[in-house]
Amino acid sequence: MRAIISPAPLGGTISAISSKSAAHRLIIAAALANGATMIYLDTSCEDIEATILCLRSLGAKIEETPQGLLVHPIPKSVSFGILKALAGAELDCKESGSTLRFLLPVAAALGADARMIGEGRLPARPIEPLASEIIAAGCDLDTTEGLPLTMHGRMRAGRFELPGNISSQYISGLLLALPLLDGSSEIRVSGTIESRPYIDLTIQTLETFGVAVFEERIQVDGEDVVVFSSSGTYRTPGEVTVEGDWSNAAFWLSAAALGNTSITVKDISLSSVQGDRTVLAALSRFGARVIRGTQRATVRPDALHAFDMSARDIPDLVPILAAVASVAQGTTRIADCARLRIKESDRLVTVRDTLVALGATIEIRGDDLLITGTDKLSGGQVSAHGDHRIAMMAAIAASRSEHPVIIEGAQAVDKSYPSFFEDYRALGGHVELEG
Ligand SMILES: O=C(O)C1=C[C@@H](OP(=O)(O)O)[C@@H](O)[C@H](O)C1
Ligand SMILES: C=C(OP(=O)(O)O)C(=O)O
Repeated sequence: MRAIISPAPLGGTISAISSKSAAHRLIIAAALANGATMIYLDTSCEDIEATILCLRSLGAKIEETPQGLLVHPIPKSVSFGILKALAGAELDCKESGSTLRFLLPVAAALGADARMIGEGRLPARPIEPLASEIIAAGCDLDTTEGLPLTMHGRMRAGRFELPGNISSQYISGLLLALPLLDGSSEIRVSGTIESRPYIDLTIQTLETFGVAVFEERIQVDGEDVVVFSSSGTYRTPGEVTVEGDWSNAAFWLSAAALGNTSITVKDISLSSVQGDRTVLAALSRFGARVIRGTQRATVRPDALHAFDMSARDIPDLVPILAAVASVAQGTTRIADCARLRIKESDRLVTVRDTLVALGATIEIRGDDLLITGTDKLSGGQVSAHGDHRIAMMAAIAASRSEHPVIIEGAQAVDKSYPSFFEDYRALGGHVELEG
């Protein structure tokens, strides 16, 4: 699909869609609980659908209702491989890194006899050393081809060791698996933990389902190591609501900073543990005016100026903050972007190439992006590179461009935000979709 977006300011009020990150975790926890859970969910997307389909393959019954999802857990008799019901289960993770990295350890802890597949860039995204840790714990994983991978046998409890700087999804996945194991386990994480707020979101989900998580700092060979452990098994809270998504709300809030009209995102928690809530602090540092309300945030445009930031805990904000930086006076440095290379595209390169094609000045230096602001972007034709956040970034950049922005492969938005272009129009944007 091609999106042709004519320059027009965006303004008004929009509801946040349901958080993709929160939804993955809550649906998985519900599928592992001791009874049914009603999950109130306003919106879905391809990634959430992938998690739902995989859990159904593992034996969960997930009913879609007008209010969300009624999740009946994976039957216990099935879940520990006592029945052969899981033999040959196929888990199609589509393009969702979260689905793969969360369900790999969960399925291994269930003793599923399964095959995991994926598409797009997912097969090229890393699963090591998570996979090796699962193999060392007794599960027979064949990862010779990356994806598809096959698994047999059940993972044992014990000590798992992971680095903190490849993907927090490894740690989240193991944390989700721990309550399923017989005996006590710990996860030792060495080095700097990146994307830490996503681990906190996992811990919050576990606590909602009755699992307590403990964290301790120890020294091993003179190095700091964080040790996570947990106690308790999944118990349904009965019902739970998926909160609003800050990663996607960030596109609208940033559009206000880029434009000349204010935008309010409502139905969003200002006290969420989602790290991407710091988009408000970042926009404020750029010079935009930020008004925090109850379950809503408003951004008003003002003169924008550069500042330096780290992407360590907010990788998904980088594309849209780079777009804001491209019209902020001075040079903005976004540091610690290494992990952006292993997302749906090499986002360090695709952020640069896409914004440069639209008239921005950007350079990659090591793992940092250096962006020198200009008053207005030119517009132009770009590819989404199969990456939803690149497509949305380019669409928002159109609101500060002289000429239209044409996005090839604009259907990439379906990965996290299928109604993105509808919402774009609702805020006054001019979008034509072709093909
Ligand atoms: O746990 C999660 O929900 C996510 C963690 C982050 O990945 P990394 O931990 O690999 O940076 C983030 O980029 C991704 O979109 C969602
Ligand atoms: C990287 C993302 O998701 P995932 O890792 O789950 O594919 C994302 O949503 O930007």
